[in-house]
Amino acid sequence: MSEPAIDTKNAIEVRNLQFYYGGFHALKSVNLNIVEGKVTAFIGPSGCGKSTLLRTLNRMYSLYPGQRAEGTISFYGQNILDPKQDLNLLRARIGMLFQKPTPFPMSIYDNIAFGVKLYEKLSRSEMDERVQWALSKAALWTEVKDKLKQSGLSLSGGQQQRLCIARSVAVKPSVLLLDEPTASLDPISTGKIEELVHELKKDYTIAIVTHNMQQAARCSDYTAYMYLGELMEYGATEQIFFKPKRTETEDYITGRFG
Ligand SMILES: Nc1ncnc2c1ncn2[C@@H]1O[C@H](COP(=O)(O)OP(=O)(O)OP(=O)(O)O)[C@@H](O)[C@H]1O
Repeated sequence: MSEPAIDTKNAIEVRNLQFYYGGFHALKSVNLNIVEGKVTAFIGPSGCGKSTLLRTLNRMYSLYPGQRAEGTISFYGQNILDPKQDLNLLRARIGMLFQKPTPFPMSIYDNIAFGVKLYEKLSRSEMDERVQWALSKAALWTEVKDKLKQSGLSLSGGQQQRLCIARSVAVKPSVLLLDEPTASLDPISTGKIEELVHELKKDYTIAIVTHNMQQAARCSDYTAYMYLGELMEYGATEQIFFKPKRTETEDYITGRFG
Protein backbone atom coordinates (compact mmCIF):
# COMPACT_ATOMS: atom_id res chain seq x y z
CA MET A 1 0.00 0.00 0.00
CA SER A 2 1.43 3.39 -0.96
CA GLU A 3 0.75 5.90 1.80
CA PRO A 4 -0.73 9.34 1.24
CA ALA A 5 1.37 12.32 2.42
CA ILE A 6 1.99 12.47 6.15
CA ASP A 7 0.26 15.79 6.79
CA THR A 8 -3.10 14.11 6.16
CA LYS A 9 -5.52 12.64 8.68
CA ASN A 10 -7.34 9.38 8.05
CA ALA A 11 -11.10 9.21 8.50
CA ILE A 12 -11.05 5.45 7.94
CA GLU A 13 -8.24 2.89 8.22
CA VAL A 14 -8.88 -0.54 6.74
CA ARG A 15 -6.54 -3.25 7.97
CA ASN A 16 -6.23 -6.83 6.78
CA LEU A 17 -9.85 -6.84 5.62
CA GLN A 18 -11.28 -10.14 4.40
CA PHE A 19 -14.82 -10.35 3.09
CA TYR A 20 -16.89 -13.45 2.41
CA TYR A 21 -20.18 -14.04 0.57
CA GLY A 22 -20.89 -17.40 2.17
CA GLY A 23 -17.89 -19.50 1.08
CA PHE A 24 -16.70 -17.01 -1.56
CA HIS A 25 -13.66 -14.97 -0.49
CA ALA A 26 -14.45 -11.60 -2.17
CA LEU A 27 -11.90 -9.27 -0.48
CA LYS A 28 -8.42 -10.50 0.32
CA SER A 29 -6.27 -8.77 2.93
CA VAL A 30 -7.18 -5.23 1.95
CA ASN A 31 -5.25 -2.39 3.63
CA LEU A 32 -6.28 1.15 2.82
CA ASN A 33 -6.56 4.60 4.35
CA ILE A 34 -9.42 6.91 3.45
CA VAL A 35 -8.07 10.42 3.96
CA GLU A 36 -10.21 13.03 5.66
CA GLY A 37 -11.61 15.77 3.42
CA LYS A 38 -10.46 14.07 0.22
CA VAL A 39 -12.09 12.00 -2.50
CA THR A 40 -10.90 8.41 -2.86
CA ALA A 41 -11.91 6.52 -6.02
CA PHE A 42 -12.17 2.72 -6.22
CA ILE A 43 -11.55 1.50 -9.76
CA GLY A 44 -11.03 -1.88 -11.39
CA PRO A 45 -12.73 -4.36 -13.71
CA SER A 46 -16.24 -5.67 -13.11
CA GLY A 47 -16.41 -8.08 -10.18
CA CYS A 48 -13.09 -7.01 -8.60
CA GLY A 49 -14.76 -6.04 -5.30
CA LYS A 50 -15.15 -2.25 -5.49
CA SER A 51 -18.77 -2.22 -4.31
CA THR A 52 -18.06 -4.90 -1.75
CA LEU A 53 -15.30 -2.76 -0.24
CA LEU A 54 -17.54 0.30 -0.22
CA ARG A 55 -20.34 -1.67 1.44
CA THR A 56 -18.07 -2.81 4.23
CA LEU A 57 -17.29 0.80 5.16
CA ASN A 58 -20.73 1.37 6.66
CA ARG A 59 -21.58 -2.30 7.32
CA MET A 60 -24.27 -2.25 4.62
CA TYR A 61 -23.56 -5.96 4.12
CA SER A 62 -24.81 -6.71 7.65
CA LEU A 63 -28.34 -6.51 6.24
CA TYR A 64 -27.68 -9.76 4.37
CA PRO A 65 -27.29 -13.15 6.00
CA GLY A 66 -24.17 -15.14 5.09
CA GLN A 67 -22.02 -12.07 4.39
CA ARG A 68 -19.19 -11.37 6.79
CA ALA A 69 -16.05 -9.31 7.19
CA GLU A 70 -12.87 -9.96 9.17
CA GLY A 71 -10.04 -7.61 10.06
CA THR A 72 -10.51 -4.05 11.27
CA ILE A 73 -12.10 -0.94 9.84
CA SER A 74 -11.23 1.91 12.10
CA PHE A 75 -13.46 4.99 11.78
CA TYR A 76 -11.74 7.77 13.71
CA GLY A 77 -10.24 5.13 15.98
CA GLN A 78 -13.35 3.01 16.49
CA ASN A 79 -13.52 -0.47 14.94
CA ILE A 80 -16.86 -0.49 13.13
CA LEU A 81 -16.66 -4.26 12.59
CA ASP A 82 -17.23 -4.65 16.33
CA PRO A 83 -20.50 -6.64 16.72
CA LYS A 84 -21.63 -4.05 19.29
CA GLN A 85 -21.42 -1.22 16.73
CA ASP A 86 -24.72 0.75 16.54
CA LEU A 87 -25.49 0.36 12.83
CA ASN A 88 -28.08 3.13 12.54
CA LEU A 89 -25.71 5.62 14.07
CA LEU A 90 -22.89 4.39 11.85
CA ARG A 91 -24.99 4.83 8.69
CA ALA A 92 -25.91 8.37 9.74
CA ARG A 93 -22.21 9.19 10.14
CA ILE A 94 -21.21 7.32 6.97
CA GLY A 95 -23.92 7.96 4.38
CA MET A 96 -24.29 5.97 1.17
CA LEU A 97 -25.58 6.67 -2.30
CA PHE A 98 -26.39 3.99 -4.86
CA GLN A 99 -26.21 3.62 -8.63
CA LYS A 100 -29.90 4.17 -9.10
CA PRO A 101 -31.43 7.05 -7.16
CA THR A 102 -33.56 5.73 -4.28
CA PRO A 103 -35.79 8.54 -3.04
CA PHE A 104 -38.46 7.50 -0.53
CA PRO A 105 -42.02 7.54 -1.93
CA MET A 106 -42.85 10.73 -0.05
CA SER A 107 -42.59 14.48 -0.56
CA ILE A 108 -39.28 16.19 -1.32
CA TYR A 109 -39.47 17.85 2.10
CA ASP A 110 -40.16 14.60 3.92
CA ASN A 111 -37.37 12.79 2.07
CA ILE A 112 -35.01 15.07 3.98
CA ALA A 113 -36.95 15.42 7.24
CA PHE A 114 -37.55 11.67 7.67
CA GLY A 115 -33.94 10.78 8.47
CA VAL A 116 -33.34 13.90 10.55
CA LYS A 117 -36.30 13.04 12.80
CA LEU A 118 -34.68 9.71 13.66
CA TYR A 119 -31.73 11.46 15.28
CA GLU A 120 -32.79 14.96 16.30
CA LYS A 121 -35.81 16.72 17.73
CA LEU A 122 -36.12 19.93 15.75
CA SER A 123 -38.86 22.56 15.80
CA ARG A 124 -40.79 23.14 12.57
CA SER A 125 -38.72 26.22 11.72
CA GLU A 126 -35.45 24.44 12.55
CA MET A 127 -36.51 21.55 10.30
CA ASP A 128 -37.43 23.99 7.50
CA GLU A 129 -33.96 25.46 7.83
CA ARG A 130 -32.31 22.05 7.81
CA VAL A 131 -34.27 21.00 4.69
CA GLN A 132 -33.25 24.18 2.88
CA TRP A 133 -29.64 23.79 4.03
CA ALA A 134 -29.41 20.16 2.86
CA LEU A 135 -31.07 20.88 -0.50
CA SER A 136 -28.74 23.83 -1.02
CA LYS A 137 -25.70 21.68 -0.19
CA ALA A 138 -26.89 19.22 -2.84
CA ALA A 139 -27.32 22.07 -5.36
CA LEU A 140 -31.05 21.33 -5.65
CA TRP A 141 -32.74 24.07 -3.62
CA THR A 142 -33.41 26.55 -6.43
CA GLU A 143 -34.95 23.81 -8.57
CA VAL A 144 -37.34 22.49 -5.90
CA LYS A 145 -38.00 25.31 -3.46
CA ASP A 146 -41.49 25.94 -4.88
CA LYS A 147 -42.53 22.29 -4.90
CA LEU A 148 -41.34 20.83 -1.62
CA LYS A 149 -44.68 19.02 -1.13
CA GLN A 150 -44.38 17.24 -4.47
CA SER A 151 -43.25 13.59 -4.46
CA GLY A 152 -39.50 12.98 -4.61
CA LEU A 153 -40.28 10.44 -7.34
CA SER A 154 -41.60 13.22 -9.61
CA LEU A 155 -38.07 14.61 -10.06
CA SER A 156 -35.72 13.73 -12.94
CA GLY A 157 -33.09 11.01 -12.37
CA GLY A 158 -30.32 13.56 -11.81
CA GLN A 159 -32.50 15.57 -9.43
CA GLN A 160 -33.46 12.39 -7.57
CA GLN A 161 -29.77 11.57 -7.12
CA ARG A 162 -29.15 15.07 -5.73
CA LEU A 163 -32.19 14.61 -3.46
CA CYS A 164 -30.54 11.45 -2.13
CA ILE A 165 -27.33 13.40 -1.55
CA ALA A 166 -29.36 16.03 0.33
CA ARG A 167 -30.99 13.27 2.39
CA SER A 168 -27.57 11.88 3.37
CA VAL A 169 -26.09 15.28 4.09
CA ALA A 170 -29.10 16.35 6.21
CA VAL A 171 -28.11 14.06 9.08
CA LYS A 172 -24.62 15.63 9.07
CA PRO A 173 -22.44 12.65 8.24
CA SER A 174 -18.67 12.90 8.08
CA VAL A 175 -18.20 10.42 5.23
CA LEU A 176 -20.18 9.88 2.02
CA LEU A 177 -19.90 6.61 0.09
CA LEU A 178 -20.93 6.90 -3.55
CA ASP A 179 -21.47 3.66 -5.47
CA GLU A 180 -21.36 4.56 -9.17
CA PRO A 181 -23.60 7.56 -8.49
CA THR A 182 -23.76 8.67 -12.12
CA ALA A 183 -24.16 5.26 -13.78
CA SER A 184 -27.82 5.87 -14.61
CA LEU A 185 -27.51 9.56 -15.46
CA ASP A 186 -27.11 11.58 -18.67
CA PRO A 187 -23.90 13.59 -19.26
CA ILE A 188 -25.34 16.88 -17.98
CA SER A 189 -26.63 15.35 -14.73
CA THR A 190 -23.31 13.49 -14.42
CA GLY A 191 -21.44 16.78 -14.72
CA LYS A 192 -23.63 18.29 -11.98
CA ILE A 193 -22.95 15.41 -9.62
CA GLU A 194 -19.21 15.65 -10.32
CA GLU A 195 -19.27 19.40 -9.57
CA LEU A 196 -21.17 18.60 -6.43
CA VAL A 197 -18.58 16.02 -5.34
CA HIS A 198 -15.98 18.74 -5.74
CA GLU A 199 -18.01 21.11 -3.53
CA LEU A 200 -18.90 18.47 -0.93
CA LYS A 201 -15.33 17.44 -0.28
CA LYS A 202 -14.82 20.80 1.45
CA ASP A 203 -16.98 19.42 4.26
CA TYR A 204 -17.00 15.65 3.85
CA THR A 205 -14.71 12.73 3.22
CA ILE A 206 -15.82 10.90 0.08
CA ALA A 207 -15.24 7.43 -1.34
CA ILE A 208 -16.56 6.78 -4.84
CA VAL A 209 -16.80 3.62 -6.94
CA THR A 210 -16.64 4.36 -10.63
CA HIS A 211 -16.18 2.55 -13.94
CA ASN A 212 -15.42 5.81 -15.62
CA MET A 213 -11.68 6.49 -15.71
CA GLN A 214 -12.17 10.14 -16.66
CA GLN A 215 -14.50 10.54 -13.73
CA ALA A 216 -11.98 9.04 -11.32
CA ALA A 217 -9.25 11.30 -12.74
CA ARG A 218 -11.48 14.40 -12.58
CA CYS A 219 -13.02 13.87 -9.16
CA SER A 220 -10.58 12.06 -6.91
CA ASP A 221 -7.47 12.88 -4.92
CA TYR A 222 -6.57 9.24 -4.27
CA THR A 223 -7.27 6.16 -6.34
CA ALA A 224 -7.38 2.51 -5.36
CA TYR A 225 -7.04 -0.02 -8.20
CA MET A 226 -8.59 -3.38 -7.35
CA TYR A 227 -8.36 -6.71 -9.12
CA LEU A 228 -9.91 -10.06 -8.14
CA GLY A 229 -10.61 -8.96 -4.57
CA GLU A 230 -7.16 -7.51 -3.94
CA LEU A 231 -6.05 -3.93 -3.68
CA MET A 232 -3.36 -3.89 -6.37
CA GLU A 233 -2.24 -0.30 -6.12
CA TYR A 234 -3.22 2.74 -4.14
CA GLY A 235 -1.90 6.27 -4.17
CA ALA A 236 -2.43 9.87 -5.28
CA THR A 237 -4.69 9.89 -8.34
CA GLU A 238 -2.06 11.68 -10.42
CA GLN A 239 0.50 9.02 -9.61
CA ILE A 240 -1.90 6.15 -10.34
CA PHE A 241 -2.94 7.66 -13.67
CA PHE A 242 0.39 9.01 -14.88
CA LYS A 243 3.02 6.90 -13.13
CA PRO A 244 1.43 3.63 -12.03
CA LYS A 245 3.91 1.31 -10.35
CA ARG A 246 2.32 -1.89 -11.59
CA THR A 247 1.82 -2.86 -15.19
CA GLU A 248 -1.63 -4.29 -14.29
CA THR A 249 -2.74 -0.82 -13.18
CA GLU A 250 -1.33 0.79 -16.31
CA ASP A 251 -3.03 -1.80 -18.55
CA TYR A 252 -6.37 -1.15 -16.92
CA ILE A 253 -6.07 2.62 -17.01
CA THR A 254 -4.97 2.72 -20.62
CA GLY A 255 -7.84 0.44 -21.58
CA ARG A 256 -5.79 -2.59 -22.52
CA PHE A 257 -7.72 -4.57 -19.98
CA GLY A 258 -11.17 -4.56 -18.35
N1 LIG B 1 -24.53 -11.13 -2.99
C1 LIG B 1 -23.47 -11.79 -3.49
N2 LIG B 1 -23.35 -13.11 -3.31
C2 LIG B 1 -22.27 -13.79 -3.78
N3 LIG B 1 -21.26 -13.20 -4.45
C3 LIG B 1 -21.34 -11.88 -4.65
C4 LIG B 1 -22.43 -11.10 -4.19
N4 LIG B 1 -22.22 -9.81 -4.55
C5 LIG B 1 -21.06 -9.79 -5.19
N5 LIG B 1 -20.51 -11.03 -5.25
C6 LIG B 1 -19.24 -11.42 -5.89
O1 LIG B 1 -18.18 -10.70 -5.24
C7 LIG B 1 -17.25 -10.25 -6.20
C8 LIG B 1 -17.11 -8.73 -6.08
O2 LIG B 1 -18.33 -8.13 -6.46
P1 LIG B 1 -18.54 -6.55 -6.43
O3 LIG B 1 -19.97 -6.27 -6.73
O4 LIG B 1 -17.96 -6.00 -5.21
O5 LIG B 1 -17.60 -6.11 -7.67
P2 LIG B 1 -17.48 -4.71 -8.38
O6 LIG B 1 -16.02 -4.50 -8.60
O7 LIG B 1 -18.21 -3.67 -7.66
O8 LIG B 1 -18.17 -5.05 -9.77
P3 LIG B 1 -19.03 -4.12 -10.78
O9 LIG B 1 -18.05 -3.12 -11.28
O10 LIG B 1 -19.46 -5.08 -11.84
O11 LIG B 1 -20.15 -3.53 -10.00
C9 LIG B 1 -17.72 -10.72 -7.56
O12 LIG B 1 -17.05 -11.91 -7.88
C10 LIG B 1 -19.20 -10.97 -7.34
O13 LIG B 1 -19.67 -12.00 -8.20
